[in-house]
Order: sequence, then structure tokens, then C-alpha cells
Amino acid sequence: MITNDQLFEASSLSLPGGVNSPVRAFGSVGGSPRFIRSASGATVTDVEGTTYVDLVASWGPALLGHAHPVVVEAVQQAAARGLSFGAPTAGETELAQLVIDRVESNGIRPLERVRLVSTGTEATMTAIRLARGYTGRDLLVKFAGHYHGHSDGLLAAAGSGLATLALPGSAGVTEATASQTIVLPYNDRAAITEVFAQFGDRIAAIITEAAAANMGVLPPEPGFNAFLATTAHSHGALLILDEVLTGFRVGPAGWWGLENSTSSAQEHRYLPDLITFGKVIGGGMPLAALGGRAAVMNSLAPLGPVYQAGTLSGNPLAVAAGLATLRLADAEVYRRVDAAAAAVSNATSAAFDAAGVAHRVQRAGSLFSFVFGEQFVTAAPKTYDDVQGQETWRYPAFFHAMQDGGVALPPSVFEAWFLTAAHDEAALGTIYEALPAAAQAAALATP
Ligand SMILES: Cc1ncc(COP(=O)(O)O)c(C=O)c1O
Ligand SMILES: N[C@H](C=O)CCC(=O)O
Repeated sequence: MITNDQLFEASSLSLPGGVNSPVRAFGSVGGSPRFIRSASGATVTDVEGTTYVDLVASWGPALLGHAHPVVVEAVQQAAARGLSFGAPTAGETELAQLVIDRVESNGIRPLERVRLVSTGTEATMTAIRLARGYTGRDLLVKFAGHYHGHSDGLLAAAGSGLATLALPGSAGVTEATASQTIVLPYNDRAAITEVFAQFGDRIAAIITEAAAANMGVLPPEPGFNAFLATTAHSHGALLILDEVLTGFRVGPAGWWGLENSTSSAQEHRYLPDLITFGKVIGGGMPLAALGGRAAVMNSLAPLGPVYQAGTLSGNPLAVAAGLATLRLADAEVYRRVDAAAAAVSNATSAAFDAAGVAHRVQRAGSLFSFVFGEQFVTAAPKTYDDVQGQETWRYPAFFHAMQDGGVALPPSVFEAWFLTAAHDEAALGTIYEALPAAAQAAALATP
């Protein structure tokens, strides 16, 4: 039998770091990554034949669980008709219309046009180019700890793998590009006001994760996204809401829908100009999108001067997976994901309490993660600096003990945990059984 260790040794000879995306490499938790042979429902099985209850869900897309038979069947049928045409298909219009209709709250729909692309990185990169082209301005505002993919202008003080590897940014990004991104502390209204007072006529857009989940989960303070919209709009800038991670995962209309439908305060409601999607919209296939009102979106070529293109954009297999996934993602699916997330986060928090591990559960809808340290027991973190000050060294021991107990967690304390509609009582039972020993390992860990 080939082992994970052997495969990692072999992959490291042909792939930089043995992986095709840095967070997969187990850099901050140590050991060899699991090489996955197959996945079904709530579980993944590695090449050694060990099956784990999976709390990564392909980093979000697997909302329904892995390899949902209806989604697989839709992809198989699409594949039989041809893999890619480089020409429009009816499915692309169906998916775009489904997205336009779904993203609705209180009778308001922020999307009139949608463009399909292949990755979240492309979606945010295009949204920024579009904002610059539409406004004729150069500067972009982003928040420290937010991750929007790996395009040059977005890697400064970014979350996800850069948080995991403690990188302030990326080599290879020119000074000229970096200087066009203004990085501000999250949830800091005074910093926004100040930067707009100084550069308001040069700022094309603010980009923000709808609810931050790439420095661990860190939701915006109530009304913060609405404040961003008001500030941007009063200076002629756009608000780009990045829902690559949260879109169609935390609710049928994403974080924007959740926030706007549950917020009782009228002043907390807002309209983003552009929204980016990825992950769930492609149901596990490479598909992402950006959308907004027609006046802005029609600046894209072929109608307007902002160029964007893609040989595989709107790929028919990816569109089939996305359509099947979104059509199945009804209220009952979200109820089950929410219930599973509440059960797992509460049980994990209780296990940490029992083991004496000071922590706080961080939640944004069904997304959650944990921050470790006495300071968080009484006060929630608000910024990237806050979460970087946590006891990160507790996580590797916890992670490996959970893995020994048959549970696959995200291999970084700075990533969200993902539940699916397939996490049934048996899957939750495996997690509950693994928790006491893992929490004990976290308690005994040392810096
Ligand atoms: C909020 C957010 N935006 C953008 C991206 C980039 O998406 P992708 O990895 O598909 O390029 C991600 C995740 O990777 C993300 O979580
Ligand atoms: N945090 C990232 C996406 O949300 C993890 C996925 C990756 O970069 O491979």
C-alpha cells in the first residue's frame, strides 16, 4: 500500500512544496497531508484507506456533501455532450438568472448582470478592474486579514495561506501595484473616514469579505458593511462585496441576504455595487462569478471598455454542477448545515472548557472557527492584529489529535470549519468522540 508520506515525498519532487495550493501542505500543523482517493457525503478517504469525517468540504464548495448523486449525474450528462465549446450555452444563462433571482432580500436584488469566470481570484480581479474602469480612479481599499485570491494587488496583509505562513505579502508584486492598494484595519470606521477624507477622489472601490473568514472567522460589526457602502457611495466609489466564501453557503442569498434580512435596523441595510462568488456556485467544479447592476457590469467587454475573457469561462460541466447544486440548496439544506454547525461548534467549545483551554467561538452564519487565549474570553477580536495575537501553537496538537480520532479539520487555525448537509448524527458522533482527547492535547500544548 502506498502511504501519504510516500506520496508527499514523491509530489515534493515534481510540485513546489508537494502541493498545488499552499494551505494544503500542512505547513503550520506539521506532517504529511492526506492524499485523498475519494470522498462521499460527509467523509473523505485517503490513499491509505482511512476515512475521515471532513470539516474542510473542499474549502467550502461541498455544501451538499461530497459527490452528491444528483450533482455527479448532472456533470456526467454534461460531459457526455462535450467538455468545452468556447461558445455560449443555454446553461450559462440559466445559472446567471438563478443567481440574479436568488440574491434577494426585502424585495431588493443587487444583481442585474452576472459574468461567469473560473476561480474566485478571477472574480475579484475582474471586479477591481471593472471598478477602476467604471470610476476612472486608481486606488483600492482592502482590509488586513481579508483574502480575495492571489492577484497582485490583493496580496498585501492577506489572510488564508499568507496568514498561515505569516507572510506580510508576496514577492513578485511590484511596488507600483502594491502602492495602489490601501490596507486598513477591519471594523475600524475612523480609519475608513480618514482615508476617504485624504484620497476620496482617487478611490475606485472598497473590497471586503462579506464576513471575514480567512483569518479565522471574524464577522463585521453590525452596520459595518452598511457604513462601507455609505462612505464609498458618498465619494463616488464602489463597494465590492466578496462572497466567494460566504455566497450560497451561509444562506440562500449569501451573507448580504442574511445580514439584510435579519437586520432590524434600517440603517444597517445596504447595497453593494459588485458581488463576487466562487466555491458553492460551482458545486465543486472550477466556476466563479461576479455580478452587479447593469450600468456597471455593461462596462465589461464586449459592451464596454473593460476587458475580461476566458477560454473555459462558463464551462458546461462546471455550469451543470453549479446549477444542480443551487437547485438542491433549499431552505432545508441550510437548516441542516446551520444545525450541524451549531452542534459541532458548541460541542468543541464545551470540550475546550472541560480541558481548561481559554478560547472563543467565532461565528458567521454556519461558518465558525476558534481563537485561543485568555484575552478572547471577555472580548471578541475585531482585527487581524487581534487574531494574530492568539495562542496559535495550541492548534497543531488539537488538529493531529482530531485526525487520529478520524476527523479532518482545516490544517490552519486561520481557516474556517465547513459543515455540509450530509453531516448526519453518525458523522457528528465521530466528532464528539474525538473531541475530549483533542481538547486535552490542546491544553497540554506548549509554545
Ligand atoms: C473570500 C475569498 N475570495 C476569493 C478567494 C479566491 O478564490 P479561488 O481560490 O477560487 O481563486 C477565496 C478563496 O480562495 C476567498 O475565500
Ligand atoms: N482559504 C482559502 C479559500 O477560502 C483556502 C483555499 C486555498 O487557497 O487553497
